Amino acid sequence: MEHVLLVGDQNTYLRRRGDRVELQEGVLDADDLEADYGATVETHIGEEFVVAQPDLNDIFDRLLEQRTQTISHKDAGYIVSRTGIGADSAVAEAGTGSGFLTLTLARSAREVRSYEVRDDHIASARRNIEKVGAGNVTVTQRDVKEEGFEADDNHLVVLDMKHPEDAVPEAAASTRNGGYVVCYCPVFEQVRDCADVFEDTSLRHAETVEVSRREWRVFPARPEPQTVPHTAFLTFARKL
Ligand SMILES: C[S@@+](CC[C@H](N)C(=O)[O-])C[C@H]1O[C@@H](n2cnc3c(N)ncnc32)[C@H](O)[C@@H]1O
Repeated sequence: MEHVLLVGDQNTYLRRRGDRVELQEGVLDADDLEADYGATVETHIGEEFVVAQPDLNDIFDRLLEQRTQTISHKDAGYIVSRTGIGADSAVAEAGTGSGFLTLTLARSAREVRSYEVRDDHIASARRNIEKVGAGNVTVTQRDVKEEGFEADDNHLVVLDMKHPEDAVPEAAASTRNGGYVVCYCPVFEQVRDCADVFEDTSLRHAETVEVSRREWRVFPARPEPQTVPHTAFLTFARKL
């Protein structure tokens, strides 16, 4: 299902190609929604929109279901860059949640094996994955604390779930030598709990970071006051 971004002066919309759409600024015909990227189209009352190609973030923000807390761009981006995963990497994660991290990882890795305990979250994440058309993702229902991860060749295993420390031994067993386990910990006590468990496994603590992001207004130059101060601590451990 292909979508286009309609960028106007006031509003931006994500709509399916070939549909007739009624916007706040008037009606666009199905032909308008077939226009090439970069074209300008006009609603029946003369409001102009540029037809643009949507990226993954446009789809995240405007099309996907968010049933759970989802990982922020700053944290997902750091996980990808810090662990150096690439087109030859297999990665695993628990839990799937809404599939936001899943889809970010799917853009960077060869294969994403995602595990989730709740069937309503699985159904929602699968709808999201289908909408994006990510063909390199599998979502499996499983409590990873009990059943672990299936493979032992992952370059990266991410734990974004309640009590990640309980799944650290299973994550360690599923990671290949030189690979990473990352625990997403909203509170610092969880970092300590995870680091305690690293000691009993083949994982070595690499770093714990809090990624901060401050947005700035350009005219006049000043930081935006509503910048989110804290999401989580990211604890990286390496299998050595
Ligand atoms: C905060 S959400 C993950 C959000 C996800 N990273 C995203 O960006 O959309 C946490 C998920 O972990 C799942 N979960 C909790 N314990 C689990 C377990 N033992 N095994 C698998 N999934 C689990 C929950 O059901 C929930 O969907």
